[in-house]
Amino acid sequence: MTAPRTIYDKIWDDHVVSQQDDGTALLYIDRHLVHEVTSPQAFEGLRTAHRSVRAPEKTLAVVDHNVPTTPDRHEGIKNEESRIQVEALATNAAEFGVEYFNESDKRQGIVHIVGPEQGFTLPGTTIVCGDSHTSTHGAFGALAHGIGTSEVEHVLATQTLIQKKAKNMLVEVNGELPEGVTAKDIILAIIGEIGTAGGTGHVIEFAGDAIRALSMEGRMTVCNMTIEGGARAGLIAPDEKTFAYIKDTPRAPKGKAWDMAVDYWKSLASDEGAHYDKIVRLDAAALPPIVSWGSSPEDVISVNGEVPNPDDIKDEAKRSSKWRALDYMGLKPGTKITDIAIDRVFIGSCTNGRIEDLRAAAKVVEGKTVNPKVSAMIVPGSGLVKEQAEAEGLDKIFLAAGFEWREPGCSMCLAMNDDRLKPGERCASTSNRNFEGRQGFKGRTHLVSPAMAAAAAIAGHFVDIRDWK
Ligand SMILES: CC(C)[C@H](C(=O)O)[C@@H](O)C(=O)O
Ligand code: SF4
Repeated sequence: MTAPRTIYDKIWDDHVVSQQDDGTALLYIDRHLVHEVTSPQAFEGLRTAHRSVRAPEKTLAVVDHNVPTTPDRHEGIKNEESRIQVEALATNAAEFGVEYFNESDKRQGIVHIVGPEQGFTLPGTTIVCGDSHTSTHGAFGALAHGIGTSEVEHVLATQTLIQKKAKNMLVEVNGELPEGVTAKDIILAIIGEIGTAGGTGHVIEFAGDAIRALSMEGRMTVCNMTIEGGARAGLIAPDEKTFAYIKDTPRAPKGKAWDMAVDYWKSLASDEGAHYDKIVRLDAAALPPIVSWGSSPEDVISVNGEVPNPDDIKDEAKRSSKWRALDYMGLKPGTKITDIAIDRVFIGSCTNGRIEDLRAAAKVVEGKTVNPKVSAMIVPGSGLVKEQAEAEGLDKIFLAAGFEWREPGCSMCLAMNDDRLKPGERCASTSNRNFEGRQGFKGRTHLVSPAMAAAAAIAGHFVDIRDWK
């Protein structure tokens, strides 16, 4: 009998093309997502070497980071740098025969939202993209991780990737999430617990009944931020929810192929007794809504907590870095989180830009008005999310409350397009990174769930969503 294996072991074993004695392996790649930021040099490399894309049908390109999100973008992109990058992807996709969703295509959106919507993301596959949040796709039980531009070129040319196997880590979350506490709070709490280096060298499998209870979209939120915990990828074993989500998506297997695929997908769950190098457990029932206070995703605290005092940290380097974070954030130890006033609200990104996120936000703001001191925007993660939201009338709710309703893209998740914070502005954001300058030079980011961001927009400061009426 073979030794019990984790889902990571199984997907790995099924994709090794060849293996060296030092553990270096050549891995077959089933799916390659491409966006405009990390692909130009890769295509250029192919062109110079007179190589073609080996498997165009396993490659999908979409623009997301640079595209403006204002309605006038269909008249052309004004920012020259953005326009050049977007045009380069269009040209490269056409020249190399890769399917491409441009900014006027309703299937366009953030690459990690588009993959699952199209059924491009499937359980048991290896998925790469020149983007760190490729970990999102692990929610489907796919081995999905970000790669660098030279690797993008390698995958385009050969459909393989050189990798060394990571260790197995298990994060088990049990218990029932309290009302108002979400997948976003689970992953922020995990990163708070393990730190941004806690997953280094590992692939994290998320398990436990709290993970099972999450929708596919919630699972994507959790896997999305695995990378902020330092892990190479996040994985969740596929189940009936996974199959139901994928079924009938444009690229999902059909007919007999579907039945065969489901049989295989069911075999992927980790075996009883499989070995994990590291195990972390978390009680979902004890989780509050969480707010980040610093400049790292590990700087998190309960919404009814206070800004911590770095002097309580023993390690000197850490202490001074947390003081620096507070200085950057313009915060003082002991300040109640609910006393922190905000200037901007951003609801969107590949972490929380899906339909359920928008529904959660709409439920909070319905019939209310955005605080006059706050400027708030909703950026659907894809054209299909936008279309669905409009069919449900969510856009009307947001517009009536005073939110801006934008076109899909990465938007203010990172300051690569026109959506950005001004120096000193403080933002409640549903995105995944709060590094210095992430949302704009000297901008201050607080990471929260969509409902928490929506409530902050109305109140003008953070509020405990559990008390919201
Ligand atoms: C621009 C891109 C390479 C980057 C990433 O790798 O994640 C971006 O998506 C981000 O979220 O910081
Ligand atoms: S939405 Fe943000 S995190 Fe996601 S791919 Fe775009 S920039 Fe990266």
